[in-house]
Parts: sequence; structure tokens; C-alpha cells
Amino acid sequence: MRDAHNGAMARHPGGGFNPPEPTRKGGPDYGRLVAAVRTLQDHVRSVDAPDGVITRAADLIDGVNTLLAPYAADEWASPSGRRTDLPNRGNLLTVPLTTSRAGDRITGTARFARYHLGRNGAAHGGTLGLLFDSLLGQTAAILTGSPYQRTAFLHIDYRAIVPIGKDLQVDAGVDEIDGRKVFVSGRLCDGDTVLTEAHALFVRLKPGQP
Ligand SMILES: CCCCCCCC/C=C\CCCCCCCC(=O)SCCNC(=O)CCNC(=O)[C@H](O)C(C)(C)COP(=O)(O)OP(=O)(O)OC[C@H]1O[C@@H](n2cnc3c(N)ncnc32)[C@H](O)[C@@H]1OP(=O)(O)O
Repeated sequence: MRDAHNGAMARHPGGGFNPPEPTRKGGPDYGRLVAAVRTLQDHVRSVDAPDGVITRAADLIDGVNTLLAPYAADEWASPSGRRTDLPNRGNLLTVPLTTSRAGDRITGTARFARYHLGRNGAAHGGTLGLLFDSLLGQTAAILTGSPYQRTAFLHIDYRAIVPIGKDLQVDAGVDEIDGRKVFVSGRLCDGDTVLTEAHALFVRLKPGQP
């Protein structure tokens, strides 16, 4: 179990931030598994059911955990994040995000779910950090063509509350490159309204850096 979760960084010459190696492991239902767990997360945050229903649900989920436990693998072997045929590369962690390159920009759509709710209809601020680390990280990697980078800082300006359950627009680009430093910025919009702005510094890793 220890190996499964600590990985084998030393085996990877790019350090710990190697680009994902595409795989089809997990088969035709891996995407359905990830989508089902996302739906489950939404249900767990929204449920108001009789105690017996909760007991039954917990028993069923315990059963799934028992089924999966013997197959825990390290980050290099698991298909999570490496299923390039699936939304968000089959990575359950990310805020659902679809992007494409449009010239020297990255644009796309993000959608927060009930799972990401903070309070009073607004997405939790930390989930915006999660979104922007992915969005700006992709932007830095794709637009500079160098995948070995890590976030040095990520600054977020919360301009308006971010609604859950609605398709929102993202847009990001590289502002400046200074040696190993890549400065990027982006925003999240609901139509004409800017909801969140962010800027970040990504530092290109030296060989072997974790
Ligand atoms: C063909 C390509 C296509 C690719 C396609 C790929 C598809 C996309 C794939 C995947 C995208 C996924 C996207 C997800 C992204 C997520 C990323 C993360 O979340 S990473 C986890 C969170 N971040 C950490 O854990 C970092 C922890 N910190 C560190 O490891 C170090 O501090 C590091 C590497 C950031 C810098 O350390 P040093 O030792 O290498 O370098 P030093 O000398 O300290 O800094 C270099 C320069 O940067 C400045 N700097 C560093 N940190 C700074 C800061 N916080 N503020 C301002 N400046 C800073 C320094 O002052 C220095 O500047 P001066 O060269 O002197 O001008």
C-alpha cells in the first residue's frame, strides 16, 4: 500500500511532473466510473434521506471500496489523469473543464457541481484555486511546449460569486517568459460578466526536480 501511494519518482527523469502518458487501461467503462463517482459526490452533498437510506448507501459504497482496494496502484500505473480519450483525462480531482487552443490563447468551458458548493449558491473559493491551477498549468505547458513546470504562486481575484450547475467560459494566456519563469493569467466568465480572474507563476523544473 505504501508504494502505491508514494510512487517511484526517482525512476522518472523529468522529476515528479512528467506529462501524462496516455493509456486505455480501465477499459470502456472507466469514464462511466468517474462520472458515476462525480454524481455520487453530488448526491452525498445534497442528500436529505431517512437514516435507513443512508445506512444502505454507506453499505453499498463500503462494498465498492472493498472491491477496489486490492487494485490500488501508484500514480504512474493508475489510468487516472492518463485517459486522454475521456473528459478531464479521467481525473476525478479536477473541476470539469474542457479546453482547446485558439491561437495564442487557451479557451473553454468549466462547470461547477453541487459537490463544489460553498454557501448560498456560490462555488467554494478553494475549488476556484483547483480550477485555475489546472487551467493556468495547462496554459503554461501547452503554449510554451514544455510540460515540466510547477506552480510557484497562484493569485485569485474573486470578482463575483460563481454559480454551480452552469456552463461558464474560461480564457487564459501567457503574459511573460523570463528564463525558467512563465507568467500566465486567465479568467472565468458567465457571458459578459467576469466572475474570477487569476494570475500565476509557473517555474520550469530542472531535470530530476520533484
Ligand atoms: C509539448 C507540451 C504539451 C504538454 C501538454 C501537457 C498537458 C497538460 C498536462 C498537465 C497540465 C496539468 C496542469 C496542472 C498544473 C498543476 C501544477 C501544480 O499544482 S504543481 C503543485 C503546486 N506547486 C508546488 O508544489 C511547487 C512547490 N515549489 C517548488 O517546487 C519550488 O519552489 C519551485 C519549483 C516553484 C521553484 O524552485 P526552484 O528551486 O526550482 O527555483 P527558484 O530559484 O526558487 O525559483 C526560480 C525563479 O522563480 C522565482 N520564484 C519562485 N517562487 C516564487 C514565488 N512564489 N513568487 C515569485 N517568484 C518566485 C525565483 O525568485 C526565481 O527567480 P529568478 O530566477 O531569481 O529571477
